[in-house]
Amino acid sequence: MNMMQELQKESRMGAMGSETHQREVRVIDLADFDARRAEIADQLWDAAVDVGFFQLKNHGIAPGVITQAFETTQRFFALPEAVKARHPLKKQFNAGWESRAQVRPSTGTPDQKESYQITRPHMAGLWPDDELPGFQATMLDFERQAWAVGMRVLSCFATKLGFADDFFSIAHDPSKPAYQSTLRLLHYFAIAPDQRDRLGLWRAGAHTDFDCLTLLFQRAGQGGLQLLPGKDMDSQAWTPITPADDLITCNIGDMLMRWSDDQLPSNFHRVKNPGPDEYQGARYSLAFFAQANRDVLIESPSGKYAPITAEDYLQQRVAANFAKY
Ligand SMILES: O=C(O)CCC(=O)C(=O)O
Ligand SMILES: [Fe+2]
Repeated sequence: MNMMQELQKESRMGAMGSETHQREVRVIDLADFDARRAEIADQLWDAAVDVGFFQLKNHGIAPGVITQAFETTQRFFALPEAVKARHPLKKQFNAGWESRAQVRPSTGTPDQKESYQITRPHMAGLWPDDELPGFQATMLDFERQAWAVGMRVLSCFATKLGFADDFFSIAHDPSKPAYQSTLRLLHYFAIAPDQRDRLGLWRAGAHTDFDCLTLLFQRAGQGGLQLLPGKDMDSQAWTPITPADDLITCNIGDMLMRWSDDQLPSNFHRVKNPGPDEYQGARYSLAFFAQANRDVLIESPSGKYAPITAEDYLQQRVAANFAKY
């Protein structure tokens, strides 16, 4: 399968479909990680292979740190448009702010959201230091903590795949200029009363993630995320995820799917607009995307996929989503 087939797959996923509660999104307990590593690795692997989405509890990031990251995110998005526009998305680096600019190949309509991407080596000129002192330090600390949790999970997958335990932390080494993992702050707009029945718009259209692993932080009461495992894509039956403050929702991305010869499947997911009886307010989320460093070659062990650098892989996927920037 080549790149275009991944995009073609995505372009077929724009329909509303139906809802099912039949799939189990497992919660994996990371408490006492070092002592329980083998058991945790088995649980992560089973959850990833079955449904491809799972949630983490006792992941080690303090609740206060997560709350502060969300509050800081909300303060950023509350800045005037003109201020945020001084820090525009640099598409080639996946860094900076965009609004209503991401058009998913699945829907062809812009996601009803704004987002701000933090990709460590490429933030010159993109920090709102004058407007929000402390923003940079708070978000970089959060990014580092999310990275650490992500690397723990990936180290378990490395073991199961027969790679060295530190294979993925070397591939995602944050001290290298080629680092391209991204922390994404997301704000889905509150729905204005006259927009309530507007069909055909999505907060985030159906997609798979481009990365190895995504760590998604959500807030209780701000639902809308739905998932559909790739193997069930023809069913068009989506499973809602109930957000909780203390859980990190994880999904496998396309890079890891290639690296595992499809053993670890990436999954479709999307964020639907609230229905008429649901909470119509704004929704905030934080997503950490573990994306292998630019110079790392993604090789599928059996040769099923042609080798490609993580830089080329990401660029092709980003380009298919952002025409405007
Ligand atoms: O905000 C969410 O819940 C999901 C975001 C997402 O899937 C993405 O940005 O890739
Ligand atoms: Fe996603």
